[in-house]
Amino acid sequence: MTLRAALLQLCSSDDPAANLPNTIALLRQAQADGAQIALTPEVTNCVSTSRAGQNAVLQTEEDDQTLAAIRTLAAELGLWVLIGSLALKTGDADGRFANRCFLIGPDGAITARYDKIHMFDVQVSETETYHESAAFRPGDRAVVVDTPFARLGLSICYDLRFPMLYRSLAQAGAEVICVPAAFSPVTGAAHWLSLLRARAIENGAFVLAPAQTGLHKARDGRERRTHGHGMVIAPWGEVLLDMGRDPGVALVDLDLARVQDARARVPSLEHDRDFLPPEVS
Ligand SMILES: O=C(O)CNC(=O)[C@H](CS)NC(=O)CCC(=O)C(=O)O
Repeated sequence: MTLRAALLQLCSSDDPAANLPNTIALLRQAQADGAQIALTPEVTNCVSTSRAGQNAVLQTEEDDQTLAAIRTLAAELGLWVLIGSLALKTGDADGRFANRCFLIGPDGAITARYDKIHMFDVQVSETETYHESAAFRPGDRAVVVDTPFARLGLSICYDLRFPMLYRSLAQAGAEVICVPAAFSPVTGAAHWLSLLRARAIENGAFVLAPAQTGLHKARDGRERRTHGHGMVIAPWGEVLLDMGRDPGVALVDLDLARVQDARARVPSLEHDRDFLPPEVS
């Protein structure tokens, strides 16, 4: 079975209302080009540089206009849409947001939700520090979801560095793994492609990784850059798509039989064994 998937590469600002028309236009283009599913990057609605900026514009899941508009559009187009993530208010006492991925069915229904588990609290360089857990509360539940074409495994961005999450998705039957991202330029150049290929190869799964790209200007005048290079990797490790640095939409045809082929050639998923923790000697 062949699946035609579209990746959206975005340069989202910190104003969800300003970002939405472009996202809608690219989703329409994806469907016009024959896509059955379209995937958007992490924080599709808002790439922000400050919690104050987020507080001013973010909504709860119930009130979020990006989610409502994409659900309506998915139903109109009969298109599956993976919203890589939305930054959403939660009503938690500490005021932290959720970094939440949604799979929207072709009837507009929310088919699955996933909250990013691993928070990017990292000093990337002398001048570049991220403290995601100050603004976002982590999730604690891995998610796979069945569609008519494949079982999907959900993850977000920094999760990519935790191979045991992907092992659990693959062992739960995931054949296509989604890694929507807003990778930093420094770590993107050094690690992004290698980590994506490793996750595909070690699990014999397609990896679909739509990305934020470019220079994101915030209303407070601050800026943030992301790596771009939305990617699709085949289960044997080949790069099927690299979107480079420009925003836009790209399509790829996935031959889903390649999952079984890769896993038959190297059945490492069947060779997992329980073992004791390391003995220090
Ligand atoms: O803050 C937001 O608006 C949404 N969250 C993100 O963009 C997060 C935290 S700053 N980015 C990453 O996880 C990049 C991971 C990365 O670059 C790596 O693993 O090297």
